[in-house]
Amino acid sequence: MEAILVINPGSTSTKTAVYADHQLIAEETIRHSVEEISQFKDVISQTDFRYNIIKNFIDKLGLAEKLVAVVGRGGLLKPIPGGTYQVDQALLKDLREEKYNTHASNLGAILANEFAESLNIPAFIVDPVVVDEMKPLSRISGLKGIERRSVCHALNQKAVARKVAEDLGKTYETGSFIVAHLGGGISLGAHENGRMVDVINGIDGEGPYTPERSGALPVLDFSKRVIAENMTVSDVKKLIAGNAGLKSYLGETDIREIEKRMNQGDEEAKYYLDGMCYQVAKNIGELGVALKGQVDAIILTGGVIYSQYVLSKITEYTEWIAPVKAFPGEMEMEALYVGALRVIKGEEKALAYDEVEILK
Ligand SMILES: Nc1ncnc2c1ncn2[C@@H]1O[C@H](COP(=O)(O)OP(=O)(O)O)[C@@H](O)[C@H]1O
Ligand SMILES: CCCC(=O)OP(=O)(O)O
Repeated sequence: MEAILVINPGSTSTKTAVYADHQLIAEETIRHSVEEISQFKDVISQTDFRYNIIKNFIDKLGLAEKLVAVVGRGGLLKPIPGGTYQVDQALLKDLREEKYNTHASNLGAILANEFAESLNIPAFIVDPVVVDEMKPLSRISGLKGIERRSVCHALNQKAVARKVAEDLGKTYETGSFIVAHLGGGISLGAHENGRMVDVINGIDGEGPYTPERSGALPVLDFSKRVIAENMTVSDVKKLIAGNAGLKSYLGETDIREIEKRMNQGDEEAKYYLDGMCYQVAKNIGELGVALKGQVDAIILTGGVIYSQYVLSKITEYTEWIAPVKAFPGEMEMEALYVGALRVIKGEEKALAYDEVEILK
């Protein structure tokens, strides 16, 4: 048996799986509460905590000697084309220094490397959150010197769009889709003929608010607050991606808990959950315009879409644009496995981070 270990650190969860011979052998999702994550001063400090979760999972399975590769979710790197990348020193350096911002996915390559080194096997990442296929017009921000960039759940957005295209008897390369991924972070993509031509960035302060992020804010009021509170860039990052959104309004990032409160008559819980759905829907509308209304399907995915309430709210606002397809959870684990397997089988050569550049 030639097994591959798959590691997927998210803002509110750690997902681990082992695949072999195109089959899922075992999978585990550990969800992290607000209290658990708040113990750590930053993402890098969570390395040992997440390492131990994965180590326990592997030890329980007793399959370590069968592993031939480790693949992790790819984090915030320079803008790069999609594909499978070898985890090398150049890539690890940018992640450890948080050169392109901080997020739990930065730990994907770092943890994959730790396990791979101890087992003397290769480590990879696949379609990281910085896959950038935006067209030139989408990059303009509105202020000279600041450019929009693509940061999204690229791996899952592409995997579910490909699946929905197949279900509709089309191909991803000839279809047109709006994908909204709702996890701890929320990102949206306009996928046209196999390319993410515009993206609502899930971490830098664009788009809807999320369980733990602010999304877009009124710039002037936010600037006043940053100045009044003497915030550093690091403080700003932690506030807008980690301590904002539903967490700031309700002290909670778990949609299941928020729904429970709402069902017990908590009007505030309902108000802010509805607000998030409303903002996601408005952003779907924006991408509908980017695609000039030619949309084969709106795809709603991510952990939050397990909520029938959220799904029906967003559907209510957007189904006039195109049919809405729900894909609760994600296909990230399988997509990571398949990406690593292509390289292990010699069907594809792993890309080197230092050698790639995006076409603008
Ligand atoms: N069954 C469920 N019903 C409603 N919300 C859920 C459910 N399962 C997970 N979620 C929510 O999904 C979000 C996490 O999304 P997910 O994509 O799994 O993780 P992450 O953002 O950590 O990668 C959390 O807000 C969580 O409360
Ligand atoms: C946009 C970056 C990816 C992201 O937000 O992932 P999580 O939902 O796992 O935090």
